[in-house]
Amino acid sequence: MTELILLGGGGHARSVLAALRAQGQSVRGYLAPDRGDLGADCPYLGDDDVLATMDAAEVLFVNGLGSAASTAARRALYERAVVRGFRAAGVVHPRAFVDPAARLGAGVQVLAGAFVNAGAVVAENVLINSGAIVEHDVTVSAHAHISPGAVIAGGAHIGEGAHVGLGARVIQGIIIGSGSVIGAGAVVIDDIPAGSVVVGVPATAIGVQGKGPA
Ligand SMILES: CC(=O)SCCNC(=O)CCNC(=O)[C@H](O)C(C)(C)COP(=O)(O)OP(=O)(O)OC[C@H]1O[C@@H](n2cnc3c(N)ncnc32)[C@H](O)[C@@H]1OP(=O)(O)O
Repeated sequence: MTELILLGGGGHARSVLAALRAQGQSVRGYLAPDRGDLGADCPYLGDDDVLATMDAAEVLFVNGLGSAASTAARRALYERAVVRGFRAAGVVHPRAFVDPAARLGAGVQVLAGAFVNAGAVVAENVLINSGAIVEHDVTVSAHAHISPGAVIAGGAHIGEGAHVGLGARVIQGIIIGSGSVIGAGAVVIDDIPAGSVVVGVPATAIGVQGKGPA
């Protein structure tokens, strides 16, 4: 029988654990650099190196790291586990809606109140956070994060590892380049080149991801 191991012990780990509990799933425990408090039913098992002592055939991992801008750390945690032969468990909160005609890749997380409409294609390790809306025929590439309350309109494309901030809006058909950061509350009405940081209404560039001003 496979068991779930949570990677991370911070705020996102608690959110995803809440989704797992709501699904009626139990977790063997969590791995993190430091001990936190995830409750008696999810004990601290040690740091990430403990994963190497586990049998990949008996354990599925859950990515417990979120992002507030760059998604790089969240992606790196996921890829370290995959390189070691572990498979990611997907998590869909029972009070999220995922249309049967949407496709979710490995390790995708859809948290409470989120909505994924028909024809959406969501790649591995994507996080669709609380109350986000991913409309019909949207493609979300691997490792991207759609933050709480963000809305992606029909047919838009979200590039690999992009971060779409809290409450941002992306209008229909727009292409968001890989690694871009869309600021909280932005309204994106034009395609965004890879690696851009954009804010405002309409969204304009304020920098290049990891490099400051554009
Ligand atoms: C469950 C969870 O909690 S998930 C967490 C999700 N969190 C998010 O999505 C947060 C998204 N992050 C943001 O919006 C950030 O402000 C970023 C990434 C866009 C910019 O962050 P930084 O690079 O640190 O920029 P910084 O704070 O220095 O601001 C630079 C300028 O942009 C402006 N600015 C920053 N963010 C925004 C924004 N969202 N909207 C409008 N203007 C903004 C600042 O006022 C500042 O303007 P100034 O130069 O005229 O003073």
